[in-house]
Amino acid sequence: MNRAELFSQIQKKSSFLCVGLDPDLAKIPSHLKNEADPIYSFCKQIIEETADFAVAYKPNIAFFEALGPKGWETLQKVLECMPKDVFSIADAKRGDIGNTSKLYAKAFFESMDFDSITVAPYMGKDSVTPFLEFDNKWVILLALTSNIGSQDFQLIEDANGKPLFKSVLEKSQEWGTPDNLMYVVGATRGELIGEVRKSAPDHFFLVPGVGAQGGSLSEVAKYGMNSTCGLLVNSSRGIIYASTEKDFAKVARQEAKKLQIEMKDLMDQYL
Ligand SMILES: O=C(O)c1cc(=O)[nH]c(=O)n1[C@@H]1O[C@H](COP(=O)(O)O)[C@@H](O)[C@H]1O
Repeated sequence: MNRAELFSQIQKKSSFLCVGLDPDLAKIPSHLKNEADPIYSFCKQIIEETADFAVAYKPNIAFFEALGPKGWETLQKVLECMPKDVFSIADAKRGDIGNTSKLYAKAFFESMDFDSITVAPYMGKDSVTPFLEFDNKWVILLALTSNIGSQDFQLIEDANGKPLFKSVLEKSQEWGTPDNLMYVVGATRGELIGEVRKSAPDHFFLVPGVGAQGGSLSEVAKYGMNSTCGLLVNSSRGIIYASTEKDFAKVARQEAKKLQIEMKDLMDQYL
């Protein structure tokens, strides 16, 4: 999916919601556990019920890898049951020396047909660029993450007072463009999202951290929205585990709808 198509989906659905698929066998409703593939059944129902309100889905690969070889088959089935007009994100946080990154890219862009993958910038140019060599595929580079540990490295300032996350933003714009590179920016970072926006005015941001981690959607929009929205805001647990009973998918739908309504208001205000 290219940038114009993504923006068109955002306009069509009046939504910039990404539903995070972090399916944990210990947390899914117990009635699903007798099914042949409980995680698939869980994700499929979540996708079916939220598709009216979501423009993207982000399976977190850890939750599938943890299931062993079968988890990869489940991931593939989950990817295939997503509607064709949504943006798919493999949240794999990969990145290694060049020839290894190339194979990670093939795994997620060719063996599986994800639109995008999350990538860690720490190993630099040759670890990131192999992911950028695929048509209509995207790298989503970790810039300023939502977790507490983000301050350990990302906020460290160089001799000129520039924090490391800004160097990541500046340097990586030599490798990719707003048409194949997005950034992860945590919703818990409030005003700092505005700093990231200054360094990357045209790029899309994947913004996790609303819902369970307490980030504010209105602050994200206030500081992060650009003229083509420029935001995909993720909520995982706040949607998929809003109910752990038989009505889980319907309740997930309600939660997704609540976020979409809020997003529509914010788009009306800032777009
Ligand atoms: O890359 C990510 O998606 C990510 C980056 C980040 O800074 N913070 C973050 O929470 N995430 C992911 O986003 C999801 C957030 O889940 P919830 O907190 O349940 O909404 C998880 O899959 C995290 O791995």
